[in-house]
Amino acid sequence: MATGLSSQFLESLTLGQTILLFIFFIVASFVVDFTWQPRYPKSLPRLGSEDGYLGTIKNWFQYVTRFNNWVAEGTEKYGKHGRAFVVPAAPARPDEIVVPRSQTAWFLEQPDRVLSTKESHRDSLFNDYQFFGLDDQFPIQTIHKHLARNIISLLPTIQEEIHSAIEATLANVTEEEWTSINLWEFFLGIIPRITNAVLVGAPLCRDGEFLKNQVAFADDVVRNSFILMMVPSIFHPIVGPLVCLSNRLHWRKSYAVAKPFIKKRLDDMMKPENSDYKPPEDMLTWLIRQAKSDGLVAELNPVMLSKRLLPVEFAAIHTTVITAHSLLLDLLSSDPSQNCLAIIREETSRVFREENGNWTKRGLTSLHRTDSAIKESMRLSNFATALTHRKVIAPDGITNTVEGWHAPYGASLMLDLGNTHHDENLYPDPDKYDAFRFSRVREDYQASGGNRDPEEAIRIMRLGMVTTSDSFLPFSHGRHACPGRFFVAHELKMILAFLLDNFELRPLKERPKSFWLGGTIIPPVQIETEIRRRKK
Ligand code: HEM
Repeated sequence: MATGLSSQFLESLTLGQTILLFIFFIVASFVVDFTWQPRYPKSLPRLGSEDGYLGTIKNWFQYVTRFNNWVAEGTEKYGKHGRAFVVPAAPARPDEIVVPRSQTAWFLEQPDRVLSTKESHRDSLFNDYQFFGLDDQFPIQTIHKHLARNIISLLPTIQEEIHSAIEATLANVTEEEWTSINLWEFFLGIIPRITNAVLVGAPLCRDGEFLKNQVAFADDVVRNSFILMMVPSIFHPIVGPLVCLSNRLHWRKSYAVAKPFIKKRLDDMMKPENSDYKPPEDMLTWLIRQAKSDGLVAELNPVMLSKRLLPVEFAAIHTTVITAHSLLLDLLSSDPSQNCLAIIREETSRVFREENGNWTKRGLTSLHRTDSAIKESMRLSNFATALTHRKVIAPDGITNTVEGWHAPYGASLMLDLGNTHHDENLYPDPDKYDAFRFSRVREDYQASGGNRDPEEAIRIMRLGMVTTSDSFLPFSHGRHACPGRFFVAHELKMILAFLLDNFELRPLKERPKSFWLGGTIIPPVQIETEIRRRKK
């Protein structure tokens, strides 16, 4: 009866009425979204159009092109004077409260039960759809606990994988002729393989089909997060599963390849008669070991283990590809008078010789100029406006003890990375790629005898790229700072060392521009450069 009535109603509609109804439905769903979002106190200054329905709708449209500018404007007007401010967000996300740098300690010292990283990831990455409803805490905690602890013993594996991955990707590059390569494709060819040497080990880390689908999965997460945050939440139960069909497909394809390897590792580690078995040290082993010691039986099967890899594959691959790509663009377009490539090559090849061709932690951490060149690129060429977000999950909200404002349950708070990295009070000449900005300070200190006050000595020691602070945020800061950063630092140094020692690269006339989509850059993926094998 009801079906009959509704079909009669639909048949009676003219085209104009159908369009009007559709528009009404869309507007109503945006209004519902607006009503669901947390309300912030009027005392907090706002960027974008005025509050209210019309202003909010205007902000949603402008979010894609203006978010980054709003944060910059707010930081200039309020953040630099120690005041928090609000910037509009995409339709399905709460507006962001940007916490000023001077309040970083207050922000980071809040317990996870008040300001949650996990819930912020869950909402902004739409974990319920994209990661099949699985919480990302088990794999994240496993990486926190095991990666840094094992990194020294993994260095030979990482070195070998870097050398063979670069050789395989540049197999057709000769000494005689310059060959054109696409830099983005180059890094996409090597980084997933190197990353997976640490996540699943060989031979799976070299399997083209496995890697292709892990990269495709990471692409799905980025694209679908953007789609879902632009679509009103009321539609998510329909749109979410539909757009995330691609995630399921790519996971299935990668699982088809990985299953026999995961199953074998699981069998080898679980059989009581195998008590002497020493599994390779990689994330797969750590997940199994952790699940066994915590008695998490549900984790100990190939399907679950393969799904547990996904959040870390996502956290590791694109972040590193974008960082390495930006680094090379910055180096290749740097001021020729800085002689960046030659200086880095001199340092890396000298230390590599001293290490007798086997990188150690000591050798890698002594590459101060190379470290500085990477850190400076991460400072200057930030790929996101912010990488530290928290969701208020305390039922009564949180009160800021410095300014007195109150943020309710569901509010989103963030630290502004982009403008901190471009603040001239922190970094003189902030828009310049000054590759040896950080190593120069260290070298000057050492040249002066290195015996000035102890605080200065500590500051100099902490200038390396893995040390996070309230003025260097690409790996975030505090207890949820990236646990992969020690690996990344070693990896990028070894890549630069091998690349510069074995190949010559033609400089670029100028730094190719990236453009911003909301709070993230779209890198210039089309850029090519010429490369030639070095005559030895
Ligand atoms: C240049 C490359 C990388 C950058 C720029 C980067 C950046 C970050 C940032 C900013 C966070 C904090 C996110 C937040 O607070 O919401 C983070 C977290 C994380 N990263 Fe990385 N990352 C990189 C590479 C890696 C790699 C290679 C791995 C693993 C092998 C990794 C594993 C993780 C994990 C597990 C977390 C979650 C930590 C937590 O929530 O406690 N990352 N990363």
